[in-house]
Amino acid sequence: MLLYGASGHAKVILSILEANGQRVTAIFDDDPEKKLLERIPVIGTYDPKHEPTAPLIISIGYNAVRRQIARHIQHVFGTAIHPTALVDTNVTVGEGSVIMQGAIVQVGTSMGKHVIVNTGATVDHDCKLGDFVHVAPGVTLCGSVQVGENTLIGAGSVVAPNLTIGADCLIAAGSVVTVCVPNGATVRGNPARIIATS
Ligand SMILES: CC(=O)SCCNC(=O)CCNC(=O)[C@H](O)C(C)(C)COP(=O)(O)OP(=O)(O)OC[C@H]1O[C@@H](n2cnc3c(N)ncnc32)[C@H](O)[C@@H]1OP(=O)(O)O
Repeated sequence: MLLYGASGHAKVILSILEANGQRVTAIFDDDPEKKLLERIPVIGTYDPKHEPTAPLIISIGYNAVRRQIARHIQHVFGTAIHPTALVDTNVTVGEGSVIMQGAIVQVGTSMGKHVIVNTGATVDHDCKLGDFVHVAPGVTLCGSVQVGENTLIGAGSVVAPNLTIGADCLIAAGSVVTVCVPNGATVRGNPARIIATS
């Protein structure tokens, strides 16, 4: 397995892969100063010829950057699911996606590509997470919530059942979302209110 991005997020993904007995042989990173992460060599900018058949995960938490990098990757994408995560057998997990320690993903949920379900987050039944969504640590998505591409659901937020959160949204940490959120909105508070739109 290869990673792209020698970040704190990468350290968590390394820990997941290690728990699953999978070996990471190298990490790409555009910062030439980075040489080593957790004893794994950091080998510079992306090279499609480096171990071309190895699967790769983009280990960058920031959705827009993950999306931009994904466009020019030629390796196949892997996934990483920690053994302490409870993922129902009737869940689809798109390529490049990761599910961290202690997360719960319930029956009928579909996760797009390069999605992050972070530490201890709960994604309940029949949710739909678009590509490049990040569900941050400790979030609760109730049943049948839809989340559009690139959206960050900030740490500890709660989203009530059957709501649609648009694409490119930022749900501030600790928000309680009780109504649908349009594309590009930043919301915060309890109940969450729109404070900006893009
Ligand atoms: C493993 C990991 O770490 S995964 C990381 C996941 N990341 C997250 O969950 C972070 C989500 N980000 C946030 O919640 C941020 O606070 C943001 C993006 C909403 C705001 O960030 P900034 O734009 O830098 O806002 P800033 O810190 O300058 O605060 C501006 C105002 O908003 C308030 N504010 C900031 N965040 C929040 C919040 N989550 N809820 C309510 N109010 C907030 C501040 O108190 C401040 O209020 P004031 O103007 O009355 O003093």
